[in-house]
Amino acid sequence: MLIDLNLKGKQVVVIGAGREATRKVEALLGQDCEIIVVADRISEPIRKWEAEGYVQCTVMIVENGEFLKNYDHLILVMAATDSRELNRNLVKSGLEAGSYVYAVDDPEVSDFNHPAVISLDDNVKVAISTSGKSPLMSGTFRARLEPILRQTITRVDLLQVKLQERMRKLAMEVLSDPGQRKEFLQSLIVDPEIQSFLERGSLDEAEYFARQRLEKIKRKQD
Ligand SMILES: C[C@@]1(CC(=O)O)C2=NC(=C\c3[nH]c(c(CCC(=O)O)c3CC(=O)O)Cc3[nH]c(c(CC(=O)O)c3CCC(=O)O)/C=C3\N/C(=C\2)[C@@H](CCC(=O)O)[C@]3(C)CC(=O)O)/[C@H]1CCC(=O)O
Ligand SMILES: NC(=O)c1ccc[n+]([C@@H]2O[C@H](COP(=O)([O-])OP(=O)(O)OC[C@H]3O[C@@H](n4cnc5c(N)ncnc54)[C@H](O)[C@@H]3O)[C@@H](O)[C@H]2O)c1
Repeated sequence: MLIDLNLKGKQVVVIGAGREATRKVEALLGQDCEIIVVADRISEPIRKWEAEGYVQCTVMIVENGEFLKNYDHLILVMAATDSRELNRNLVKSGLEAGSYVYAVDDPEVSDFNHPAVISLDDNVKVAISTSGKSPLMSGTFRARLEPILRQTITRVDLLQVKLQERMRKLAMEVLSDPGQRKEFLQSLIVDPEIQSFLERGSLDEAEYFARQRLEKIKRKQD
Protein backbone atom coordinates (compact mmCIF):
# COMPACT_ATOMS: atom_id res chain seq x y z
CA MET A 1 0.00 0.00 0.00
CA LEU A 2 1.40 3.39 -0.93
CA ILE A 3 1.04 5.91 1.88
CA ASP A 4 2.28 9.44 2.48
CA LEU A 5 3.91 9.35 5.94
CA ASN A 6 3.41 12.27 8.30
CA LEU A 7 6.67 12.64 10.22
CA LYS A 8 6.07 16.15 11.50
CA GLY A 9 7.69 16.83 14.88
CA LYS A 10 8.85 13.22 15.26
CA GLN A 11 12.36 11.80 15.58
CA VAL A 12 13.84 9.78 12.76
CA VAL A 13 17.15 8.04 13.41
CA VAL A 14 19.29 7.10 10.41
CA ILE A 15 22.20 4.79 11.16
CA GLY A 16 25.02 5.01 8.64
CA ALA A 17 26.01 8.07 6.68
CA GLY A 18 27.29 6.71 3.39
CA ARG A 19 25.90 6.88 -0.12
CA GLU A 20 22.48 5.33 0.52
CA ALA A 21 21.99 6.98 3.94
CA THR A 22 22.68 10.33 2.29
CA ARG A 23 19.92 9.74 -0.27
CA LYS A 24 17.49 8.72 2.47
CA VAL A 25 18.35 11.78 4.60
CA GLU A 26 17.82 13.97 1.53
CA ALA A 27 14.32 12.48 1.18
CA LEU A 28 13.63 13.37 4.83
CA LEU A 29 14.62 17.03 4.49
CA GLY A 30 11.51 19.17 4.28
CA GLN A 31 9.38 16.62 6.17
CA ASP A 32 9.50 18.82 9.27
CA CYS A 33 10.91 16.01 11.40
CA GLU A 34 13.94 15.78 13.68
CA ILE A 35 16.64 13.96 11.71
CA ILE A 36 19.33 12.24 13.78
CA VAL A 37 22.23 10.57 12.00
CA VAL A 38 24.45 8.11 13.84
CA ALA A 39 27.54 6.74 12.10
CA ASP A 40 31.27 6.29 12.47
CA ARG A 41 31.92 8.62 9.51
CA ILE A 42 29.65 11.22 8.00
CA SER A 43 29.31 12.10 4.32
CA GLU A 44 29.96 15.66 3.07
CA PRO A 45 26.32 16.45 2.18
CA ILE A 46 25.12 15.30 5.62
CA ARG A 47 27.82 17.47 7.26
CA LYS A 48 26.50 20.41 5.24
CA TRP A 49 22.87 19.75 6.30
CA GLU A 50 24.10 19.53 9.90
CA ALA A 51 25.80 22.94 9.58
CA GLU A 52 22.56 24.35 8.18
CA GLY A 53 20.65 23.00 11.19
CA TYR A 54 18.56 20.36 9.40
CA VAL A 55 20.30 17.31 10.83
CA GLN A 56 21.94 16.32 14.12
CA CYS A 57 24.92 13.97 13.85
CA THR A 58 26.44 11.65 16.42
CA VAL A 59 29.74 10.10 15.45
CA MET A 60 30.18 6.67 17.02
CA ILE A 61 30.74 3.04 16.19
CA VAL A 62 27.38 1.35 16.55
CA GLU A 63 27.48 -2.17 17.89
CA ASN A 64 23.78 -2.76 18.33
CA GLY A 65 20.45 -0.96 18.69
CA GLU A 66 20.52 -0.51 22.48
CA PHE A 67 21.07 3.25 22.15
CA LEU A 68 17.68 3.64 20.43
CA LYS A 69 16.04 3.39 23.86
CA ASN A 70 17.34 6.91 24.58
CA TYR A 71 14.94 8.60 22.16
CA ASP A 72 11.55 9.61 23.50
CA HIS A 73 9.49 10.32 20.38
CA LEU A 74 11.09 8.04 17.88
CA ILE A 75 8.85 7.21 14.93
CA LEU A 76 11.25 5.65 12.45
CA VAL A 77 14.57 3.79 12.48
CA MET A 78 16.40 3.65 9.17
CA ALA A 79 19.25 1.15 9.16
CA ALA A 80 21.54 2.25 6.33
CA THR A 81 24.92 0.77 7.16
CA ASP A 82 26.78 -1.64 4.88
CA SER A 83 26.51 -4.41 7.48
CA ARG A 84 23.52 -6.67 6.93
CA GLU A 85 23.86 -8.14 10.39
CA LEU A 86 23.95 -4.72 12.10
CA ASN A 87 21.01 -3.49 10.01
CA ARG A 88 18.96 -6.52 11.12
CA ASN A 89 19.86 -5.87 14.74
CA LEU A 90 18.86 -2.21 14.43
CA VAL A 91 15.53 -3.22 12.90
CA LYS A 92 14.89 -5.56 15.83
CA SER A 93 15.66 -2.80 18.37
CA GLY A 94 13.58 -0.29 16.43
CA LEU A 95 10.60 -2.63 16.59
CA GLU A 96 11.15 -3.11 20.32
CA ALA A 97 11.18 0.68 20.71
CA GLY A 98 7.78 0.76 18.96
CA SER A 99 8.93 2.60 15.85
CA TYR A 100 8.58 1.92 12.16
CA VAL A 101 11.65 0.28 10.71
CA TYR A 102 13.49 0.27 7.43
CA ALA A 103 16.69 -1.49 6.31
CA VAL A 104 18.42 -0.25 3.19
CA ASP A 105 19.50 -3.76 2.20
CA ASP A 106 16.40 -5.70 3.19
CA PRO A 107 12.92 -4.99 1.81
CA GLU A 108 11.63 -8.12 3.59
CA VAL A 109 12.08 -6.69 7.10
CA SER A 110 11.25 -3.08 6.20
CA ASP A 111 7.88 -1.52 6.97
CA PHE A 112 7.97 0.35 3.64
CA ASN A 113 9.89 0.87 0.40
CA HIS A 114 10.87 4.17 -1.10
CA PRO A 115 9.12 4.82 -4.36
CA ALA A 116 10.67 6.89 -7.13
CA VAL A 117 9.15 10.33 -6.64
CA ILE A 118 8.21 13.15 -8.99
CA SER A 119 7.62 16.26 -6.92
CA LEU A 120 5.83 19.15 -8.57
CA ASP A 121 6.48 22.41 -6.76
CA ASP A 122 6.37 20.50 -3.41
CA ASN A 123 2.58 20.57 -3.81
CA VAL A 124 1.90 17.39 -5.69
CA LYS A 125 3.92 14.22 -5.41
CA VAL A 126 3.66 11.29 -7.78
CA ALA A 127 5.17 8.03 -6.55
CA ILE A 128 6.14 5.02 -8.62
CA SER A 129 6.85 1.67 -7.03
CA THR A 130 7.42 -1.85 -8.23
CA SER A 131 7.24 -3.08 -4.60
CA GLY A 132 10.86 -4.16 -4.66
CA LYS A 133 10.74 -6.00 -8.01
CA SER A 134 12.89 -3.51 -9.88
CA PRO A 135 14.05 -0.20 -8.36
CA LEU A 136 15.89 0.51 -11.59
CA MET A 137 12.65 0.32 -13.59
CA SER A 138 10.93 2.66 -11.08
CA GLY A 139 13.66 5.20 -11.74
CA THR A 140 13.32 4.65 -15.50
CA PHE A 141 9.56 5.26 -15.35
CA ARG A 142 10.13 8.39 -13.25
CA ALA A 143 12.46 9.82 -15.89
CA ARG A 144 9.96 8.97 -18.64
CA LEU A 145 6.90 10.31 -16.80
CA GLU A 146 8.33 13.52 -15.40
CA PRO A 147 8.17 15.61 -18.63
CA ILE A 148 4.67 14.27 -19.41
CA LEU A 149 3.41 15.11 -15.91
CA ARG A 150 4.89 18.59 -16.07
CA GLN A 151 2.85 19.16 -19.22
CA THR A 152 -0.35 17.63 -17.83
CA ILE A 153 -0.30 19.25 -14.39
CA THR A 154 0.18 22.93 -15.16
CA ARG A 155 1.36 25.90 -13.10
CA VAL A 156 -2.30 26.96 -12.84
CA ASP A 157 -3.24 23.52 -11.48
CA LEU A 158 -0.53 23.82 -8.82
CA LEU A 159 -1.86 27.24 -7.79
CA GLN A 160 -5.36 25.73 -7.68
CA VAL A 161 -4.01 23.16 -5.17
CA LYS A 162 -2.85 26.05 -2.97
CA LEU A 163 -6.19 27.81 -3.32
CA GLN A 164 -8.04 24.59 -2.50
CA GLU A 165 -5.88 24.13 0.61
CA ARG A 166 -6.87 27.58 1.89
CA MET A 167 -10.55 27.38 0.94
CA ARG A 168 -10.98 23.82 2.16
CA LYS A 169 -10.04 24.88 5.70
CA LEU A 170 -12.54 27.74 5.57
CA ALA A 171 -15.26 25.59 4.02
CA MET A 172 -14.81 23.05 6.83
CA GLU A 173 -15.56 25.81 9.33
CA VAL A 174 -18.44 27.38 7.44
CA LEU A 175 -20.30 24.58 5.65
CA SER A 176 -21.37 21.65 7.77
CA ASP A 177 -22.62 19.41 4.95
CA PRO A 178 -19.80 17.45 3.21
CA GLY A 179 -21.77 17.33 -0.04
CA GLN A 180 -22.13 21.08 -0.05
CA ARG A 181 -18.42 21.52 0.72
CA LYS A 182 -17.46 19.32 -2.19
CA GLU A 183 -19.79 21.21 -4.51
CA PHE A 184 -18.27 24.54 -3.41
CA LEU A 185 -14.67 23.32 -3.85
CA GLN A 186 -15.57 21.81 -7.22
CA SER A 187 -17.04 25.13 -8.35
CA LEU A 188 -13.67 26.84 -7.74
CA ILE A 189 -11.93 24.49 -10.16
CA VAL A 190 -14.24 25.30 -13.07
CA ASP A 191 -14.86 28.99 -12.36
CA PRO A 192 -13.55 31.04 -15.31
CA GLU A 193 -12.82 34.11 -13.16
CA ILE A 194 -10.76 32.15 -10.66
CA GLN A 195 -9.05 30.42 -13.53
CA SER A 196 -8.06 33.77 -15.01
CA PHE A 197 -6.71 35.07 -11.66
CA LEU A 198 -4.60 31.94 -11.36
CA GLU A 199 -3.38 32.24 -14.94
CA ARG A 200 -2.05 35.67 -13.97
CA GLY A 201 -0.48 34.16 -10.84
CA SER A 202 -2.82 36.16 -8.54
CA LEU A 203 -3.50 33.59 -5.84
CA ASP A 204 -4.55 36.19 -3.25
CA GLU A 205 -7.11 37.73 -5.60
CA ALA A 206 -8.46 34.30 -6.46
CA GLU A 207 -8.80 33.64 -2.73
CA TYR A 208 -10.60 36.95 -2.18
CA PHE A 209 -13.07 36.05 -4.90
CA ALA A 210 -13.55 32.52 -3.52
CA ARG A 211 -14.09 33.86 0.02
CA GLN A 212 -16.83 36.15 -1.26
CA ARG A 213 -18.52 33.22 -2.92
CA LEU A 214 -18.32 31.20 0.29
CA GLU A 215 -19.81 34.11 2.25
CA LYS A 216 -22.70 34.21 -0.21
CA ILE A 217 -23.43 30.50 0.22
CA LYS A 218 -23.28 30.90 4.00
CA ARG A 219 -25.68 33.89 3.97
CA LYS A 220 -28.13 31.91 1.86
CA GLN A 221 -27.89 29.06 4.34
CA ASP A 222 -28.47 31.21 7.48
C1 LIG B 1 13.07 3.88 -6.58
C2 LIG B 1 14.28 4.17 -5.68
C3 LIG B 1 13.87 5.27 -4.71
C4 LIG B 1 14.97 5.73 -3.80
O1 LIG B 1 15.71 4.94 -3.21
O2 LIG B 1 15.07 6.97 -3.70
C5 LIG B 1 14.68 2.87 -5.03
N1 LIG B 1 15.86 2.46 -5.47
C6 LIG B 1 16.35 3.29 -6.41
C7 LIG B 1 17.46 3.03 -7.21
C8 LIG B 1 18.27 1.85 -7.23
N2 LIG B 1 18.40 0.98 -6.21
C9 LIG B 1 19.27 -0.03 -6.58
C10 LIG B 1 19.73 0.23 -7.90
C11 LIG B 1 20.74 -0.66 -8.69
C12 LIG B 1 20.04 -1.57 -9.65
C13 LIG B 1 19.11 -2.63 -9.02
O3 LIG B 1 19.57 -3.38 -8.15
O4 LIG B 1 17.94 -2.69 -9.44
C14 LIG B 1 19.07 1.39 -8.30
C15 LIG B 1 19.17 2.09 -9.63
C16 LIG B 1 20.12 3.24 -9.59
O5 LIG B 1 21.05 3.28 -8.74
O6 LIG B 1 19.98 4.06 -10.50
C17 LIG B 1 19.73 -1.15 -5.77
C18 LIG B 1 18.89 -1.69 -4.69
N3 LIG B 1 17.71 -1.18 -4.25
C19 LIG B 1 17.25 -1.95 -3.23
C20 LIG B 1 18.21 -2.97 -2.96
C21 LIG B 1 18.12 -3.97 -1.82
C22 LIG B 1 17.31 -5.17 -2.14
O7 LIG B 1 16.49 -5.19 -3.10
O8 LIG B 1 17.49 -6.13 -1.41
C23 LIG B 1 19.22 -2.83 -3.91
C24 LIG B 1 20.37 -3.75 -4.19
C25 LIG B 1 21.67 -3.23 -3.55
C26 LIG B 1 22.81 -4.18 -3.85
O9 LIG B 1 22.94 -4.64 -4.99
O10 LIG B 1 23.55 -4.43 -2.89
C27 LIG B 1 16.03 -1.79 -2.55
C28 LIG B 1 15.06 -0.84 -2.78
N4 LIG B 1 15.18 0.25 -3.59
C29 LIG B 1 14.01 0.93 -3.62
C30 LIG B 1 13.83 2.18 -4.16
C31 LIG B 1 12.92 0.17 -2.95
C32 LIG B 1 12.03 -0.53 -4.00
C33 LIG B 1 11.26 0.48 -4.89
C34 LIG B 1 10.60 -0.17 -6.07
O11 LIG B 1 10.41 -1.35 -6.12
O12 LIG B 1 10.20 0.56 -6.98
C35 LIG B 1 13.73 -0.84 -2.11
C36 LIG B 1 13.11 -2.24 -2.03
C37 LIG B 1 13.88 -0.39 -0.67
C38 LIG B 1 14.18 1.07 -0.53
O13 LIG B 1 15.33 1.49 -0.79
O14 LIG B 1 13.27 1.78 -0.14
C39 LIG B 1 15.56 4.54 -6.48
C40 LIG B 1 15.30 5.12 -7.89
C41 LIG B 1 15.07 6.61 -7.73
C42 LIG B 1 14.88 7.36 -8.98
O15 LIG B 1 15.65 7.25 -9.94
O16 LIG B 1 13.96 8.18 -8.94
N1 LIG C 1 17.94 0.64 -1.02
C1 LIG C 1 18.63 0.97 -2.07
O1 LIG C 1 18.11 1.63 -2.97
C2 LIG C 1 20.08 0.52 -2.18
C3 LIG C 1 20.81 0.91 -3.30
C4 LIG C 1 22.15 0.56 -3.35
C5 LIG C 1 22.73 -0.16 -2.28
N2 LIG C 1 21.98 -0.54 -1.23
C6 LIG C 1 22.55 -1.27 -0.05
O2 LIG C 1 22.81 -0.28 0.96
C7 LIG C 1 23.91 -0.65 1.79
C8 LIG C 1 24.79 0.57 2.08
O3 LIG C 1 25.38 1.02 0.87
P1 LIG C 1 26.14 2.42 0.80
O4 LIG C 1 26.54 2.58 -0.62
O5 LIG C 1 25.38 3.49 1.45
O6 LIG C 1 27.47 2.07 1.69
P2 LIG C 1 28.51 3.10 2.29
O7 LIG C 1 29.78 2.32 2.51
O8 LIG C 1 28.58 4.33 1.46
O9 LIG C 1 27.90 3.51 3.70
C9 LIG C 1 27.90 2.69 4.84
C10 LIG C 1 27.78 3.58 6.08
O10 LIG C 1 27.59 2.78 7.23
C11 LIG C 1 28.42 3.24 8.26
N3 LIG C 1 28.71 2.16 9.20
C12 LIG C 1 28.99 0.86 8.90
N4 LIG C 1 29.17 0.15 10.03
C13 LIG C 1 28.99 1.01 11.07
C14 LIG C 1 29.04 0.87 12.49
N5 LIG C 1 29.32 -0.28 13.09
N6 LIG C 1 28.81 1.97 13.25
C15 LIG C 1 28.54 3.15 12.69
N7 LIG C 1 28.47 3.34 11.34
C16 LIG C 1 28.70 2.28 10.55
C17 LIG C 1 29.67 3.76 7.54
O11 LIG C 1 30.35 4.67 8.33
C18 LIG C 1 29.02 4.43 6.35
O12 LIG C 1 28.62 5.75 6.71
C19 LIG C 1 24.60 -1.77 1.04
O13 LIG C 1 24.40 -2.96 1.81
C20 LIG C 1 23.89 -1.92 -0.30
O14 LIG C 1 23.65 -3.25 -0.60
C21 LIG C 1 20.67 -0.20 -1.15
